[in-house]
Amino acid sequence: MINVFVDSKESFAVSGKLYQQQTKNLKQCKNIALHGYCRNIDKCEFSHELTPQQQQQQQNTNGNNTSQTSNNPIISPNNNLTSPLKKSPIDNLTTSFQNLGTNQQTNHHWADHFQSGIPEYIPKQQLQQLQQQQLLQQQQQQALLIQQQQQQQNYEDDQHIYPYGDNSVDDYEQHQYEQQPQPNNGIDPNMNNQFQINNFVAAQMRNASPQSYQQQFQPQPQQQQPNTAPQPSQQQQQQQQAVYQLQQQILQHMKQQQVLQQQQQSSQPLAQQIQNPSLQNNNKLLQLQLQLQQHLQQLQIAQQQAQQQVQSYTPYPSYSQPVIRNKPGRRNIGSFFMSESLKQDILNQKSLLYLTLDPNDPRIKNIPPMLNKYHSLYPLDHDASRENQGKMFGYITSVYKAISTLDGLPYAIRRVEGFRLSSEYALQAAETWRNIQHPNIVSLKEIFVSKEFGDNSSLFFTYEFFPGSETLESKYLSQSGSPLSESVLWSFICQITSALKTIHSTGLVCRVIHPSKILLTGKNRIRMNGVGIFDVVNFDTPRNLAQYQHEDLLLFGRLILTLACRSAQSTTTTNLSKSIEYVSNQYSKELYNLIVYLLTKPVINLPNIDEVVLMISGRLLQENNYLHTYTDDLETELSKEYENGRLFRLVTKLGFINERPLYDMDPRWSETGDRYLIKLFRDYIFHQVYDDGTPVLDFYHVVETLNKLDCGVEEKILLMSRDEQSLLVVSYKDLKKCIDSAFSELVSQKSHI
Ligand SMILES: Nc1ncnc2c1ncn2[C@@H]1O[C@H](COP(=O)(O)OP(=O)(O)OP(=O)(O)O)[C@@H](O)[C@H]1O
Repeated sequence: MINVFVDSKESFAVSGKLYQQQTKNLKQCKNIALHGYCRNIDKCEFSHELTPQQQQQQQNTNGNNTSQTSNNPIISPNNNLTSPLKKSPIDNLTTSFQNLGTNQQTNHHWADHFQSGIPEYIPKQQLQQLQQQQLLQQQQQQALLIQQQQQQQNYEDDQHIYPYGDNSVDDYEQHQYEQQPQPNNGIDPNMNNQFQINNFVAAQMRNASPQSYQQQFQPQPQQQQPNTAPQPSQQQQQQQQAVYQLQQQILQHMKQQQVLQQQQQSSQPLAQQIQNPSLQNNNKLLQLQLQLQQHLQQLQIAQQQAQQQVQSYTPYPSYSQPVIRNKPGRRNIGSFFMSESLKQDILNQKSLLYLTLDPNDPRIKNIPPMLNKYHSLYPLDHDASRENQGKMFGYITSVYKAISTLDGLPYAIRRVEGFRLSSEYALQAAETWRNIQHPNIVSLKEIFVSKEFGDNSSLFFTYEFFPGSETLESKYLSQSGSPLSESVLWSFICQITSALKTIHSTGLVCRVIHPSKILLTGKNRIRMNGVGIFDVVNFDTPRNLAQYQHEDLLLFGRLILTLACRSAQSTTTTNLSKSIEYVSNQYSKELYNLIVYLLTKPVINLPNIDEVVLMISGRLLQENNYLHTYTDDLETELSKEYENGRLFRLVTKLGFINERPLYDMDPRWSETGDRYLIKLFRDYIFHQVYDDGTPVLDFYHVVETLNKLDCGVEEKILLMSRDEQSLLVVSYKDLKKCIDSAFSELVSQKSHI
């Protein structure tokens, strides 16, 4: 056998034998170079010595083995080394393999061709866990990146808001940022992890101290939302709950973080910091932040879906006018129906009328299923926390919508907690209120005592219910906005004056002239709420009627001032003069005079409501005009719907007659005799087509035809059968007769069973 030398060109030029003689012990066997050993070592005439480089290489790859083989230049295959594939115990259930760079076996030559590492057998379950871990890590890194970008953005924005050195947290934060170069994407590769986490947490603290953070994320009282807002679904409520809990946890961790950071020495070496509790707390905080973000996203999606559901609901068809080929000069389809805004108001109110609590709502456990003769109690207080429940009457009160078992109508029930009824007469004190019916007073229906809430001392007042109403306080004082226009203020004044005139004339006192007890039940329409409660709870207190009625006027004056200034603080002793000055600058002299009259301490006679009526008589006339105009508008809207109702009845009659499968044992009853005419007429109204075969969707044609039918006019029309074989000329008058007689037949239908 002739070995081929890879490193000698001349060797090809000479014969094998000569070459063997000349190079014996000089040239290295190519098997050594290629494989590291030679099988024919006994017979092979070439050198099996390793060059110094090969020895070094062998040493590097074989590690300790080299020492054993260094004396023996011939390296034989290591039979003890088996494939790593065989090394792992075979698990029948598992089939997955994966390259793991860290576990690569690099100490045997034959395996060197596995460039990317040796495929390692990994049990399936372990692999799944590993993949999950990797995925989680990736997600966390991404979230951290986003957080850091946001933090960076916030930081840059905040530079304008928070000047350097404003407070200690800012100082610390600023200092940190100054030390480090500002990264483009919010992540500085030079920053160590601890520093980035510190930045993140510090930015969180700067943007929101634990207190402000709490305020920011505490479930907001829904006070600012009108009742028309869609109610959260059960899923949304659970999400909100989860978000709230996470926020609480984050808050706790932030507080811990603050304490830990204070304890931590700034000169602490990094190695110690890695182990320190502050870092661990940071990691936990980050995890919580991530969870919170996810929950908030889910919540947002759920809210958007709910919003879409509410928006997409409409009982009327909403097709666009251009699709319908209306003849010119005809009424627009919208003009047949009530105005969109009025329709929407009514819809909102209807949807709130029978609102009930979800069985999974946490509030439900505090509410009895039945209260006296009322069921389906639904809390109306926007802030259910006890500390925020109203104490205007000297007791904690809460309001519920409930349905009466007697008439099935909804009512508003106010519970007065902790009041012990000392005398039956106390209830009679409010009896007069039940007889007062006034458009600006929420009428009191009944008063009762009940133990259904689990206490012995609750008193309940039932009132008329106004769906979608809100208090003047939540509308105008809980949120900022432009000042109320003078016309709106005068409208309110006229309405309250009218209510007070009725109340005082009946020998009663209102005492609830307060923004939180005046309900806005429609467009600028107000009603005094909670009347009669003071009469019962203060029954024992001796009362001077004239004095109390004068107090009503004082409260009235304060209310106007509060609304004019749009501030609940405008009537405090310190602000009063400034507020009046503001009114004199912003509003008319007339309004200023009225407020001053109501708030001024009387010198001789106590002012009374009749004088107020005289003072504002001009405005009362204006209000009267406005009300008449509004009534006219409503009547117009009503007449449209009356027309629609009339036509609806006619269409219903046609529906009863046409396509009736069986009448009087005759399956063709609705297809024969006079009924055939009605069927063709139905086609004439609804199923006409244009020349191109497209359907005629002319609403006006339907209305016009039905109106002529309802009147039974003499006008004749041409009816055609569907197969176009028969043509019939018939008058509306005859058609009307046919319909009436067919319907009478149905009405007089006898039972066949
Ligand atoms: N008769 C009613 N019809 C419809 N909603 C009502 C009625 N009475 C009260 N409400 C609603 O119940 C909610 C709570 O009424 P409440 O009089 O307790 O007002 P409040 O602002 O909570 O005052 P307080 O601070 O005294 O509790 C209000 O938002 C109001 O819209």
